[in-house]
Amino acid sequence: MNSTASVFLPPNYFLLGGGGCYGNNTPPSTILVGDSGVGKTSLLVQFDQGKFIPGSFSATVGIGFTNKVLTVDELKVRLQIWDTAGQERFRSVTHAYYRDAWLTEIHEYAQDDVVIMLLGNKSDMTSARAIRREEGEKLAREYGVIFLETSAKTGLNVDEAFMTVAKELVRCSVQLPVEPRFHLHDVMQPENEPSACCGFS
Ligand SMILES: Nc1nc2c(ncn2[C@@H]2O[C@H](COP(=O)(O)OP(=O)(O)OP(=O)(O)O)[C@@H](O)[C@H]2O)c(=O)[nH]1
Repeated sequence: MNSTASVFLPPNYFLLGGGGCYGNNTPPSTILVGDSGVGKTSLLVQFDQGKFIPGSFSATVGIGFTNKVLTVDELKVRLQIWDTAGQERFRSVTHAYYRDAWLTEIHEYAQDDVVIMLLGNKSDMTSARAIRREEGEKLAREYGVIFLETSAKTGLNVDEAFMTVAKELVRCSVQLPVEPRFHLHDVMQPENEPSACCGFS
């Protein structure tokens, strides 16, 4: 597999990754990574606020985050969700957080407490569909990740995507040995985290 930044993803596909089990010192984090305009912010807004503002494309500047409390198996768990800018000009900022070979390295070093999903967004745009669901599923199998088609517009599978991540992180907190090997959170907070870094579209 190539390094992530240049991993080929079909139009409107992006990655939702979560890492760090509950119960450890560092709270779990989730991150949205993908090209500009694929709908990362819209998906997060739909999940967080239950709304979609049609045609409002305001590119994310750098990186921002949202906290969301979810109920998983009657447990209330907090998910910190990072939304990264897809535009090339912000690459240096976003890569400082999740690093270049993200997908590859996560698989290599952090299989146990990381969950990665491939999301095929804008599934409501049926007439402009660029890739069949079966092809998306095949791609996800090749990468060894979970696949869902989503729509930030209709809300299709939006809750399911984040719930899947949260459930996996709750599950791994039960299964993992005391010392996990890796936290996404660790690579997403540089030493001198600038408070003004975090734009949000
Ligand atoms: N029809 C449809 N349009 C969508 C969907 N998700 C996002 N859009 C539209 O796609 C455009 C880009 O969405 P954004 O959420 O801003 O994209 P982004 O991936 O966050 O872009 P960057 O911030 O530049 O990385 C906007 O005009 C959205 O309204 C969807 O599921 N269906």
